[in-house]
Amino acid sequence: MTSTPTQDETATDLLPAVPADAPALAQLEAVGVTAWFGQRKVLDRVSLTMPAGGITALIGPSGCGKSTFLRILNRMHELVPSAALAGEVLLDGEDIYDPERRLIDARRAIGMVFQKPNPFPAMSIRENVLAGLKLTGTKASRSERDALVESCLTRAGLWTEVRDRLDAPGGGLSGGQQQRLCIARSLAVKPRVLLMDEPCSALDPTSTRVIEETMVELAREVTIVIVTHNMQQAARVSDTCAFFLAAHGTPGVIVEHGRTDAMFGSPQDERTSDYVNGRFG
Ligand SMILES: Nc1ncnc2c1ncn2[C@@H]1O[C@H](COP(=O)(O)OP(=O)(O)OP(=O)(O)O)[C@@H](O)[C@H]1O
Repeated sequence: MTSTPTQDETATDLLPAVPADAPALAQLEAVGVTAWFGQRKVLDRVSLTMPAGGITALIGPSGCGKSTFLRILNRMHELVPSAALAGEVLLDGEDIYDPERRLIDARRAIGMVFQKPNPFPAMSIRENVLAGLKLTGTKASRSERDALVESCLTRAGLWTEVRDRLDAPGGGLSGGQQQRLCIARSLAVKPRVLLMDEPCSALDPTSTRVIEETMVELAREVTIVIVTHNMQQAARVSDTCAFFLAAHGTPGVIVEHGRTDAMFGSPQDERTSDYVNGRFG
């Protein structure tokens, strides 16, 4: 006798499996983060907990410091020569800026997907997924690499579209596919957190929706922090939200943060209400 799966069983079966060796979900916490470019302070004592296995959206008008804050979360801020920083960023309680810790460990644990899809255009789709392994010096056999390529492309929602052309150049994919390839590349080094800086702003609505679905599925295995200007996107995908503001040339601060449904449904601060309802920004 065959049994008909329930709707829930069917939905779960359709989701790509979380790999058995996936690292445990991690919480990211910024504590009193202040940032400067030269003499100019652009963030002032920003503290925020980004819960494990959740999607946190950073919202706010242009120039309030969202991207700077995101780049601080994986030590990219320090790549700018004039940049300085105070405060702590804790990954499961350990400061990623601790001088004892290696920069590469922070970048591997906390991956980044950028606004503009940036696959290596001449490299094949397969090589793009595996590129991070080379950078981090990770050794893997041919069969392990094949399994990793399939697993990462599946979890990034791209496998069925590219399985027959893994040796074609990554640059030949559509913009939305390239962005999912970049997500697959980030996943290959088994990050614990994925930072996404306006990952859909260069994409059409259909590709945007696919990336959003991918994000929601990935949150089962990796903590996600996303910068977005799209309030509907923040409301659709995120569990928690932080509203940044830099009023009249002052450094950026978090005006309000909390559960996304509360931030959109019953914001405590009038400025949050004005922003999420499109009255400025
Ligand atoms: N490399 C840099 N050198 C000097 N100043 C910078 C640099 N990057 C950003 N800034 C300044 O820091 C402030 C915060 O910029 P940031 O890009 O973090 O804001 P944002 O909220 O992400 O803006 P947007 O939504 O437009 O991307 C801005 O005043 C910006 O001009």
